[in-house]
Amino acid sequence: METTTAPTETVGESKTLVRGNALEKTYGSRLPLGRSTPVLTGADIEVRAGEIVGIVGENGSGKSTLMKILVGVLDHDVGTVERTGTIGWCPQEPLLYDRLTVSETFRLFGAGYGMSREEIDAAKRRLADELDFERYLDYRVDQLSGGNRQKVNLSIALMHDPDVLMLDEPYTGFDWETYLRFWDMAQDLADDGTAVVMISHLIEERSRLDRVFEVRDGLVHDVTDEETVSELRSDREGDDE
Ligand SMILES: Nc1ncnc2c1ncn2[C@@H]1O[C@H](COP(=O)(O)OP(=O)(O)OP(=O)(O)O)[C@@H](O)[C@H]1O
Repeated sequence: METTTAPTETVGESKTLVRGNALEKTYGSRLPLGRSTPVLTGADIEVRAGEIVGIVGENGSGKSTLMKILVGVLDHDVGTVERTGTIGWCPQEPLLYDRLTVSETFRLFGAGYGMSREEIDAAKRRLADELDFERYLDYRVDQLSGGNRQKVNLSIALMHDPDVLMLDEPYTGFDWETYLRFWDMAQDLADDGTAVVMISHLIEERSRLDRVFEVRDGLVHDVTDEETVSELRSDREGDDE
């Protein structure tokens, strides 16, 4: 396993910010009696500044595993990961502390990011306004609804203006207005040069994504030029007959 933070090269106009090469991951591979699950068997992916990248694939195909490896919260067995700049990660299940209020949550994570008190307060005000949760700032996390908890989860990934945003189904539980606002934010960030990587199950989102990768059979396939992933899947099923 190898990970570097060395700057990677520029591809065309856009700089590559994250690259995973020949990534392999088997869960339970180090347990003598455990059932091992090979998930990635040689996956390659690169993410460039200013693009919105979708990661799609069937349930259990390895999307979250790939994202965790790219973020750096999960070790891979084989391959390399190169990262440039800061990363914000919004995990599928909110990783928040139930007993902290929303404001305390911002302070805790902001301190972890090395932000000043003023920067934390400014980020909190901006995100609470954009995602519409100002009235819950003094609520404890365990008193929030699922949708509001997810808004805080997303905000923690965004608050330090990272160069790369890794989002694992970030809008679960969002109402329609918030969902649309989320997409406006993602587009604005990409326009400003942030790389946005998003695990998505929604075919309707296809038009919002600059590139689409499908995790399938342990590999990452660039399906950007396919009309929809469902079309791709029905083609494959046709091939199998
Ligand atoms: N901590 C773990 N220990 C053992 N196996 C795991 C672990 N995490 C995930 N797996 C297995 O790895 C495979 C891929 O899981 P992963 O969560 O990456 O899939 P996914 O594509 O994100 O799925 P979904 O669309 O359902 O969120 C699954 O078979 C899963 O059961």
